[in-house]
Amino acid sequence: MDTHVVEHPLAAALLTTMRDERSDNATFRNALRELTRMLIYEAIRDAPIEEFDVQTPVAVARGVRIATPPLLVPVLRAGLGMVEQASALIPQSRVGFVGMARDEQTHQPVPYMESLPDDLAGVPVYVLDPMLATGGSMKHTIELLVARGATDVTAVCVVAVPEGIRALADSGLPVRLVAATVDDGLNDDAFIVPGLGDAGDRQFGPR
Ligand SMILES: O=P(O)(O)OC[C@H]1O[C@H](OP(=O)(O)OP(=O)(O)O)[C@H](O)[C@@H]1O
Ligand SMILES: O=c1cc[nH]c(=O)[nH]1
Ligand SMILES: [Mg+2]
Repeated sequence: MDTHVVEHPLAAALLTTMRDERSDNATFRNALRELTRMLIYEAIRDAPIEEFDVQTPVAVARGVRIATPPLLVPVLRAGLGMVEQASALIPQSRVGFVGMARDEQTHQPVPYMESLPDDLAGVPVYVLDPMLATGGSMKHTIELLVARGATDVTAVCVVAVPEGIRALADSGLPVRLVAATVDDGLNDDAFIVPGLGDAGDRQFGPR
């Protein structure tokens, strides 16, 4: 699977703020918003563009736009903190929603919400979720997208681990990954080490 880790000192500094247990909910959300801009910059770097003429106050210039704006899919709750900045950067993008929460014992995703366009043939999709742990939540989300015809999915995450990357690669699903870091691995509770804790709780408080 194509995996791109964003190497940039500003991204690393924002990630540090998110990792720091002293960062309160608002500080964590702000850092996630800013870091999302950098992840999206990288995710869309090689997207096909189309050119068109634009009239400046002086002359005609060649302009560009993204040929096929992606569908953005935040995975609730934690992915909600990424969607505002992603859609600000790509204003033509549409937004779909998937909600799921891991079962604390089994670590399996339990879906509770789904609001997606019926037909995703030819539409690039960016799934927004800060955490790729076991990969179960991301796999379930991508399966929903593929069932609607998606063939070009980008997982946009802050923290990934080798276990989750392997799960996505082994799934054979049409996905690439853009992340800010690949951490060491999972602990016995399937939390990422060193990670940043529960990305939903750290934005919005405990469920
Ligand atoms: O790779 P996995 O092992 O599936 O874990 C990752 C999932 O866990 C977190 O969500 P959580 O279930 O905590 O829900 P929340 O966003 O509501 O807190 C995170 O935002 C991912 O969706
Ligand atoms: O470390 C983890 C693992 C899954 N979900 C989180 O929010 N954090
Ligand atoms: Mg959570």
